[in-house]
Amino acid sequence: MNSLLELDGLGFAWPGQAELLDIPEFRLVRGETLFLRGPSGSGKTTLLGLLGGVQRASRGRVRLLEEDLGRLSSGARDRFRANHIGYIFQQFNLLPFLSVRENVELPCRFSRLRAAHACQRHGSVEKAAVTLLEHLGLSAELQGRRADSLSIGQQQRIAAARALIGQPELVIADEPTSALDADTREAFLQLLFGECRAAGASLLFVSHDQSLAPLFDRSLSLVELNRAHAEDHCNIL
Ligand SMILES: Nc1ncnc2c1ncn2[C@@H]1O[C@H](COP(=O)(O)OP(=O)(O)OP(=O)(O)O)[C@@H](O)[C@H]1O
Repeated sequence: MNSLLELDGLGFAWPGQAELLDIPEFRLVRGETLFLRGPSGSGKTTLLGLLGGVQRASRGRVRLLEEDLGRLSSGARDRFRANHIGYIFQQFNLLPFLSVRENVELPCRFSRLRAAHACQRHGSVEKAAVTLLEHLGLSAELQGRRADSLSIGQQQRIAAARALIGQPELVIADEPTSALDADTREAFLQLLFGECRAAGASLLFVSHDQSLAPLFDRSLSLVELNRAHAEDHCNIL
């Protein structure tokens, strides 16, 4: 099996707190869409931070694209993350004073590799942003507007385009649909799946909304994956 991401014997505790995560093994295959569910406070966002090397594991190993993140310096981890992971955050984290298109181009300012991929495929970073935004249903008129002048659903699609530009191998989405109604959520996911497929990216999508799970290749429960505090989590299940 062609793994993109591998966790082995991962342990993590926030300073002064009991161990939050104890994950013996986890694999994400290249091109796969995975739904990871878990109740509030179960450690989903913390896990995503570990996968991208924002936090360091207390023990065990996180390997992305066969690189052991724990062995990289913090600067090298930041570069590696910028090159290989696209993020869609719950609150989208768009820069309000930039235009829609400038927001989408941002990752290519932090990653030469992603800028090079965008240029190879589309001729320029700007054309890559325009193409992605068009695929996600954002017209040329909207692309020039300030990001904060758009609706929540539109901002979510901008955040998706920003995560996808320059073809990162992994797209991580942290509850990006919680503000949307059910129909809009599903339409957004279908767009996201299509763009991930076109770019060959794997998608790790985290949410507590279990109704979305059947849309993904695979669905996992963090509570089942995680051996830490198993007795506490059993009460929630
Ligand atoms: N920066 C931090 N410093 C200390 N403790 C933290 C920090 N971030 C999270 N925690 C703790 O880790 C636990 C898990 O939090 P986390 O945000 O990972 O859960 P979650 O499953 O993403 O929750 P939600 O669905 O509500 O976003 C919580 O008890 C929280 O208080």
